[in-house]
Amino acid sequence: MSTREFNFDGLVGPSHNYAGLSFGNVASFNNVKSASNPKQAALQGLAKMRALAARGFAQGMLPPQARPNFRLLRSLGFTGSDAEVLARAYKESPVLLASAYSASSMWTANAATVSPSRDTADGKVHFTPANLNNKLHRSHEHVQSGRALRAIFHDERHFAVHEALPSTPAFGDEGAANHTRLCRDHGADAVELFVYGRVEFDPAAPAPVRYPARQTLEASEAVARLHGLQEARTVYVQQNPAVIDQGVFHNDVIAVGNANVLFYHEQAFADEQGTLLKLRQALDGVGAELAPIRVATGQVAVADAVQSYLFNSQLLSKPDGKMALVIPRECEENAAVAKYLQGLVASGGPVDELVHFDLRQSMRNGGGPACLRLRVALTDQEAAAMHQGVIMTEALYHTLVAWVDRHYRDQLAPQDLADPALAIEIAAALEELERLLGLPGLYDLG
Ligand SMILES: N=C(N)NCCC[C@H](NC(=O)CCC(=O)O)C(=O)O
Repeated sequence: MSTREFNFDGLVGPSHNYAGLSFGNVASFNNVKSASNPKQAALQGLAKMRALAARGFAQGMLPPQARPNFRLLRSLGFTGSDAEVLARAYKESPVLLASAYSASSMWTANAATVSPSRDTADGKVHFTPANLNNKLHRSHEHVQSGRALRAIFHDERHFAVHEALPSTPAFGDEGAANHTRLCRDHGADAVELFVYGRVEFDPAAPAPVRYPARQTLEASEAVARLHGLQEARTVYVQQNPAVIDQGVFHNDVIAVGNANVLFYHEQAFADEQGTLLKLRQALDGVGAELAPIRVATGQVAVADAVQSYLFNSQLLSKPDGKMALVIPRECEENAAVAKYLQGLVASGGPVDELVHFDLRQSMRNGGGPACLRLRVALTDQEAAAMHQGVIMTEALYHTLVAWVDRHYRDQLAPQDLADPALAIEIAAALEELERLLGLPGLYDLG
């Protein structure tokens, strides 16, 4: 039985906008209150999904969430008709309105942590939706993320979708953005690597001082327990607090792994040598050998990595055994990064191809190629058991492009969030999307 890694990209929702909601995420802060183009954002994301599917990579999509979240607004004391709720929220607290309107669920690397069936005690694929409790605008995603995952991975013989961890600082969980699976190949025994930013119950543990560490060790350990992972095949390491303070708000902004390759910046981890040693030992236990690709500060400075999103790339295994690196355009525009990448593909190492995409709309909110996708390794049997309507095909691509063209605006400025027509347009779009994807009841629109 073969196993393939599916990448489930988030379809960008119709309310994509720049609200500067993510303190510690440099791009989000820099682009605050500029006008966005939701239509272009969705089409850029779809173009990536289509191109990778056409290349033969297993590609799925996760639908956007219903926005604005009226339940959130009403729970914060905004009352009356929907139009009144929007008007009052805009007048009294535009930031709360933007939080209820955020399309941030597009970054599906933060939707959940996923452990393939090969790794888990009960032989099921386990998902834990991330509580994302560090940011208000993301803290309400997990309800619909869980609902969507349960709709797609509905067969309980194969899949287990947990509740998110308790939404309290001790269990700050950002999902797969801080999680990597290392192995010989996707179907083989593997080591799951969890990278945390701080430790709640150890005041002596290092922590960043300027920007928040979103992921805790306690959350990572809880996810590993829920998934029934083996201790010897689970590695926890700390992210370097100094890089969090330079804008590396998730580990996937400074490192990415695939199969036995770990592509990382020398400053990524609090203890680089300790991290490599732990990984080597654990991988030895599953008959695999770590192949690190280390990028030195002299080659690419942390600031260039943050600006270009070099490490927020997707490393994809090709049938010939080599790997392609899926990068955003910004990598080609940054001189140091472009030079590094030329050397990387010429080096004779595992990466022999660069595939670049224009993802500027998402990038301006700090979301690159790897943020936009959730990896789910599935056996053929599991792949057949999931809902098939979200697998990217040429037909689905064209259906979704036409749907985006029908429903999305090509400009959204901060004041547009107060327009009651926008909420009505989005509700109509999502009602149609449920039908197009064959997922009735996907949204709790009541
Ligand atoms: N690295 C990964 N895996 N994901 C990137 C998430 C970007 C997201 N940006 C935002 O939420 C900005 C929204 C705004 O400001 O409007 C975040 O900071 O959580």
